Amino acid sequence: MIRMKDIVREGHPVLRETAQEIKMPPSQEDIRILKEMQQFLANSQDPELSEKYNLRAGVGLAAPQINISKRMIAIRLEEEDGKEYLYSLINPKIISHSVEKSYLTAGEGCLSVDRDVPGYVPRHARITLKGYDIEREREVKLRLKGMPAIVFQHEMDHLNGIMFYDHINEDDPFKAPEGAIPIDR
Ligand SMILES: CC(C)(C)[C@H](NC(=O)Nc1cc(F)cc(F)c1)C(=O)N(CC(=O)NO)CC1CCCC1
Ligand SMILES: [Zn+2]
Repeated sequence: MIRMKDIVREGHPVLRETAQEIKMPPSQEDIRILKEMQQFLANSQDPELSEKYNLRAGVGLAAPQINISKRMIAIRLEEEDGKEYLYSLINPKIISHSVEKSYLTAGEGCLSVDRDVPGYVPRHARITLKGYDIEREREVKLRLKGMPAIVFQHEMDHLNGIMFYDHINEDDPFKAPEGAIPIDR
């Protein structure tokens, strides 16, 4: 089972690497790892298990965060309207995105960052992404906006060695990008 101690923290070089594409079909080992990442998110959102193992409630995890420099991400997010986003993707790729930006008004954090970094993180407001989903055993094509779009972009950044605070405006962290859509979560 993945514990917090298995999650590498900022400063570890793997978080600044570009993760490797996985040759398809994925190996049983890669599938096992990605399932374990998804299970970590489930455990971290379970009141008992998160308490027992002291897990931060995670909604997304990228393989480099467990020191595996491969292009795999797990997402587990339930929206207020009850819509669930449960995806375990191999070689995810953003194939198009809006010009418009959006950002979380509360800012972002990261399972690999043990400190608060205040400021707005501008991201694409809408994205279309594709990837091989091991939950559905097929390639999926997702059109996302709002909080789900933010989570997927945060995880995709980890595959390219980008941390959320790389996007924060240094001169004025709380300067909203022109015409950007604020998202309150
Ligand atoms: C860093 C942490 C605070 C644990 C963050 N959790 C989170 O945002 N939980 C959450 C979000 C909701 F919208 C509603 C709710 F009930 C709980 C998270 O998992 N990540 C994932 C991560 O670090 N991946 O590498 C950071 C988020 C910041 C924006 C997107 C993902
Ligand atoms: Zn993160």
